Amino acid sequence: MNVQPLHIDAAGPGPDAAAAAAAGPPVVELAGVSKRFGQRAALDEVTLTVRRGEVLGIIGRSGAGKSTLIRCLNGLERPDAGEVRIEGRAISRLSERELQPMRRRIGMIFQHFNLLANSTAAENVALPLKIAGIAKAERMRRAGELLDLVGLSDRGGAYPAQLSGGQKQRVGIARALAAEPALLLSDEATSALDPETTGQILELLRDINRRLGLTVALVTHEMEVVREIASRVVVLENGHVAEEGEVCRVFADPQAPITATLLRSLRPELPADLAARLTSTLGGEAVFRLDLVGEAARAPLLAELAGRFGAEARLLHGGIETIQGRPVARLFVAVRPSPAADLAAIAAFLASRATRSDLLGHVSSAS
Ligand SMILES: Nc1ncnc2c1ncn2[C@@H]1O[C@H](COP(=O)(O)OP(=O)(O)OP(=O)(O)O)[C@@H](O)[C@H]1O
Repeated sequence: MNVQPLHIDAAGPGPDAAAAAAAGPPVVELAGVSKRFGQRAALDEVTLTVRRGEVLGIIGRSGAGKSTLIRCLNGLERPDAGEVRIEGRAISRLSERELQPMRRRIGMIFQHFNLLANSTAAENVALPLKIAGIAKAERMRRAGELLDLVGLSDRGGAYPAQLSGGQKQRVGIARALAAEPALLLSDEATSALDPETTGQILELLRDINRRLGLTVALVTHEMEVVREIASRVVVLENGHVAEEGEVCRVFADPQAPITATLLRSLRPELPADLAARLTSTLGGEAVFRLDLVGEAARAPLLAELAGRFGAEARLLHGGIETIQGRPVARLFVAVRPSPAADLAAIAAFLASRATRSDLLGHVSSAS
């Protein structure tokens, strides 16, 4: 294996370069990949592409086929039909021996870190280099560089039991990067970590993605993880791709029912006491649920309702989140039309501004 020093820009190319890299050549291509276990189709004609520099999130219910998909990518599972290509090379029919060099192009991080307990952090990181036959002095030098990259330069001599969960995952990431992979696979890598440590690990992965242009495919049940670092998302349901697209688009405006269900945890709900008082009888205040994306999320909507329609409008509940740098507002708004105003006109105005606008009902007073 040809071991080059890590070349890292001091400032890094930044998000624009990352976006440009996302339009790079395919690192992974799946074409009509199917895999059955008995009667069960774990994967059903899955076709997708992951391009260089992209971070792809893979989500789905338990049993949807996420792990099978990951195992097909690293050659641990052979599809019954279809083709898997890594950097343009079809791997589905390679022998175990032919698969070895290809597997070195793929780094993997795990929920429970999978570190060797009796080896130091530096030895764990150096392990893939040892397997590749790199001399000890060189592999330990490189392990030091990698530990530096993940912010653990002073912990190389520590054993896993002496490290926190976040530090163990940093070692796992450094080890996965040791062979300079073309693709980093992450299988629930933050699921065993507390929210603060999860944030730090995601920041590290984002940083590595930007600085090294590394391509990442990550499986997670944590929708926040996808929102934080993925550029694209694939939603699996019963082994097939139910929806895929830019994270911003899919999270702001999910098309498949399964996507809306999975993302429900991110969506604010109308407070229960208010929901219980909603009726279909006109009068009082009309309660709207609105999803607003981009410019519309920042517009002075309530003031506009007052100015255009003479309506009294109040924010009941909700908030603004940032997805891939774009604001997405999910709001519940109460509108009391002035006597002259037409509620239908207000509803049409809101629909023209919102990605999604629902008139939920009416309350005599929403407060
Ligand atoms: N080796 C196997 N033998 C038999 N059935 C399997 C095997 N591996 C997976 N399956 C089945 O294939 C389907 C998809 O499983 P998979 O583990 O890929 O789903 P998943 O989305 O990763 O689920 P989870 O989120 O629970 O890990 C499930 O019905 C599972 O029971």
